[in-house]
Amino acid sequence: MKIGIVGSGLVGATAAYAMVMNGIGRQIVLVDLNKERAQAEADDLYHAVPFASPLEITAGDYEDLAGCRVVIIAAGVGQRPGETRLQLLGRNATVFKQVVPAILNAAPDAILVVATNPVDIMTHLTARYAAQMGVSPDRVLGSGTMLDTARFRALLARHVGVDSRHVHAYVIGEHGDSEVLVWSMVAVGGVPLLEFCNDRGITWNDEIKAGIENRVRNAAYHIINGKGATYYGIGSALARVVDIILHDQRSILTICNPERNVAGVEDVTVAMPHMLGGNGVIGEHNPLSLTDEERSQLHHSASLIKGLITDLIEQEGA
Ligand SMILES: NC(=O)C1=CN([C@@H]2O[C@H](COP(=O)(O)OP(=O)(O)OC[C@H]3O[C@@H](n4cnc5c(N)ncnc54)[C@H](O)[C@@H]3O)[C@@H](O)[C@H]2O)C=CC1
Ligand SMILES: CC(=O)C(=O)O
Repeated sequence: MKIGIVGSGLVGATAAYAMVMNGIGRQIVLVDLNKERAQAEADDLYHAVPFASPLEITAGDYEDLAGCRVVIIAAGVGQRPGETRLQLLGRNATVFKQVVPAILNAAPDAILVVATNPVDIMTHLTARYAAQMGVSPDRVLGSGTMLDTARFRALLARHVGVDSRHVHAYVIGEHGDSEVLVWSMVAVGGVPLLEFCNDRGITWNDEIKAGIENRVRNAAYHIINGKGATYYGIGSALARVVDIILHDQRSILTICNPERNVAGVEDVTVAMPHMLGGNGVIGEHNPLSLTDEERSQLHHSASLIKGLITDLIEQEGA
């Protein structure tokens, strides 16, 4: 199977690396405005192949995306230290106006997976441009809060001393400052978090909870301050999304996709738990039994994103 990656900077190249190391796909094509960078990344990645799985990796142009089953979009700018994801909107929206039609002209049957920030709004825009070319919204998704959900599960897992694959927890809403950690649904091996901690004599209190929440919500700021960018977590998440699509795995992930209604906000794109399979997003998001407070936080998050989407569409005059 052929996979395209448009924007082969840190995120795009790391997603490719995760695919190489996990043997996902058969052919990867890297496209970037900076052709020299794309070629260098393709060459460097290809030298990892003998240590991993047989895969072809090349740099190319949009026409080389023909036949791709999935195209990841990680083109555009990232945050500088102190910047929020939402501050990237204007710059990255301009990039997407050109990139999305170019991808779909070359690969009209591809599923598009957006990583560029602010990812909820970039996914909404992608779905909008794709719809203008006759592509169903099911075939457009963003990484949403997959990374935040992974951060949440990893930190909870460390605290309770359990494999993170057996800690179930969701972060929903904006992939950004207003995201919602769904504490009421956290479970370890099917047992509610508090019950699990009580049974095992694990300390749990408001201070620990606040510490985990802070480290999830502000992870990107800390990492960007320390090393300029985040890419291992998101690269792994993107490779996982591609694997799910290639193998029609029907996995449930906190991805973002255009929604009819999220906590009373209509026609918006924010992350919710969705089933993902070989043809893209399957049906509507899973209904969650949120507390009143969580629902109100989700309403706030979705309203914020909806407001920015509305402004952007008005500016475009579309
Ligand atoms: N969704 C998530 O959870 C995460 C999203 N990101 C986002 O991913 C995006 C990429 O981040 P990095 O890879 O660190 O940035 P980067 O600067 O390393 O790479 C971006 C690449 O996009 C290319 N590019 C720019 N305009 C283009 C165009 N018109 N056509 C094709 N390529 C173009 C650049 O040449 C560059 O190689 C950023 O918006 C960042 O905020 C980063 C981490 C997590
Ligand atoms: C940069 C970003 O969006 C993140 O690491 O969460």
